[in-house]
Amino acid sequence: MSVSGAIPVSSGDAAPGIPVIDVGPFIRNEVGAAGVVKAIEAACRDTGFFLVTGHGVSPQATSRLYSLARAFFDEPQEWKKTIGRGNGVIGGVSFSPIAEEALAATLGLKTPGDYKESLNFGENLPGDIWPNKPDGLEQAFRNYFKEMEVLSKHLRRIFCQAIGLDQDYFEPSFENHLSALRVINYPEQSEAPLPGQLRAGVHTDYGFMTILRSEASPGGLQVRNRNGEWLDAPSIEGAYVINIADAFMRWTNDEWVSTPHRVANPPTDFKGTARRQSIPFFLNPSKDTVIECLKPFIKGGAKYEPITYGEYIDLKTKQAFSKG
Ligand SMILES: O=C(O)CCC(=O)C(=O)O
Ligand SMILES: [Fe+2]
Repeated sequence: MSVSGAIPVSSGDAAPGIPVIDVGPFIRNEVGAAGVVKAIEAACRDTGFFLVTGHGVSPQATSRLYSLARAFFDEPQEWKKTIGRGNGVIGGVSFSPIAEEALAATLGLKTPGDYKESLNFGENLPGDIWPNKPDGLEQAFRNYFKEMEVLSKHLRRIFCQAIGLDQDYFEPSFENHLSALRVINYPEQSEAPLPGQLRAGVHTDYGFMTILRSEASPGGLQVRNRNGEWLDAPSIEGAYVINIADAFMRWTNDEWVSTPHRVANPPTDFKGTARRQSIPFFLNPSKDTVIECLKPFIKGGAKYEPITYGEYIDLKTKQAFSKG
């Protein structure tokens, strides 16, 4: 609910620069919609991170995915590892075991693998056949994916209004979008992590934007601001954390920022449960989408050549693996 005309923002206690924004007035086309657009534009130019409430995402779809994924992670490792990287089933699933991925490698840093495991799905991405347990897992992924498509469309429209583009400017780019939905389990750390090992190493996200359902726990998401300080991202029940990713930063001629972030380990002296589960939805355009400086950002000249999203991802992957 917003007070008419007021900018629906509260800065939150934990992190100046990561505002909490009620997008309800924009979605319902009410008084206050312009304030939502202004607040989001300011956050995207500042840290590239903000939280949204009033988003309309079904709490049932979220909690169902959360609990079925948790039941999957509770199964034995040997069985989980049989759910492979994929045999090319479009819309299949893939499991990534603990320490398989080191996100900091994408910034050219050498670290041990991240202390996490994950389950991954995309409607247009290849995976493996779905396991037969827990019952309803595939449907829960598909339902939540749909919820994310709806919210991301509202957010794209907010971006268009902020930038001065037609409200459906980006829609053709999302017809066969390569978005990925991931549930991550950060287990208890009963043994100390290796030197340099984090729950998730420092990185930026590659695509357009990320919508994250996070869980408050010791050892959570941290965001590096322009001064190089690490801010704890606030975790608010029912709110989603949104961040701008690299391809969109390039689209805006670097005016909107894709900011480095990481997931910290729980403090070593922490007693009690520090297990954490998060659900990022990585919104990516289709492979053939051309990323070319948007007109309103050209002013003094475009910094980058046009490139398709497919080529851009190949380039990023090469850069990440040639530095390390
Ligand atoms: O789990 C989180 O809070 C964030 C994870 C993340 O940044 C990522 O997987 O790209
Ligand atoms: Fe990330």
